Amino acid sequence: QSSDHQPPQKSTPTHLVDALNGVFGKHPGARAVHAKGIVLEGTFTPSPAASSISKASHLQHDGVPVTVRFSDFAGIPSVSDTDGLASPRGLAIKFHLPGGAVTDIVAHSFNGFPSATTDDFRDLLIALGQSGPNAPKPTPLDTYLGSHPAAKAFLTAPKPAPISYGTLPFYGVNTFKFTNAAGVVTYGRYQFLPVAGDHYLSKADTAKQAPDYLGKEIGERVKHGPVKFKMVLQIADAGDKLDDPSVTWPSTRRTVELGTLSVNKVVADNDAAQKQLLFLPNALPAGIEPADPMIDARSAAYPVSYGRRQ
Ligand code: HEM
Repeated sequence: QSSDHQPPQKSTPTHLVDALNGVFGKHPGARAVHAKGIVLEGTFTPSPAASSISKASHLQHDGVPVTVRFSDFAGIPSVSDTDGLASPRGLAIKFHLPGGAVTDIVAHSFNGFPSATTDDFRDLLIALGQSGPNAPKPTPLDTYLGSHPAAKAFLTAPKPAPISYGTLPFYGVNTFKFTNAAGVVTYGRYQFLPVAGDHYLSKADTAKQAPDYLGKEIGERVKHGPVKFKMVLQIADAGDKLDDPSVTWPSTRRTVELGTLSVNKVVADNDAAQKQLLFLPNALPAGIEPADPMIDARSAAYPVSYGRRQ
């Protein structure tokens, strides 16, 4: 594995949230991105192999309560689930640890990220915000994409609408460092693989769906039994860059199953739950640490958005 030193980050958490507002507009009470979502509850059960990866407490004991939020991508609370801006979808998980502590994972449904670094991501957001339908050609976005192939690949990749939030894989994208009780270190990226399999809608069937079909669908689905995901760790190979989420690791990398996430029930007062929830990618117990500086940068920006939506 390699972790070359990046230049110090220039963009502040406020810059980043302002840049997101520049793309999606300001919507009082809403998240700056992933504004539309639904909160559910469930449990996480670690696999026997999980303790060989990390000593983190939620990876040792059965029946960890979790709060989960599924979301559409855009920072637009009224976005239709059928709109292109609804992808990638989000999966945020809060594990409730013994003694009242929590740890979070914030993942999305694309195995990659448009930008190598936080500053690159802000540049992309600014270019997007300046490239509306009336912008002269070439737009700032055209120029940006010309020199950033990973961003172009991310924006142009097909992202079909899923049948369900429960038939879509999610990816943690940023790399974490895991340490087990014997001090053995593993670097890896999370994947959440739906036990029901990956299932998408055709374009024609997507167009027939109601704007809120995903929230209604998951509410119905959990009434018939838990919606399950295998939580898997994709392990870095020697030479894999740990601090560049724009580079997707090959699917041939070794994986270890860390456990099963079971989503059971929609939370009753969903608006209140969504407002109160703040997920932080660097809220971590002993045994897990960030291996990519974007993780701390994200965790500084999310509270700025949280503060603005209260
Ligand atoms: C520098 C890079 C990033 C920045 C600046 C950023 C910024 C933000 C902000 C400001 C929020 C709203 C937080 C709130 O109001 O609670 C948010 C939410 C979210 N972000 Fe990011 N993000 C970044 C990278 C990522 C990556 C790599 C992923 C996927 C792996 C991701 C997935 C999500 C999801 C799923 C949510 C919704 C969380 C929820 O349900 O509350 N973000 N992001």
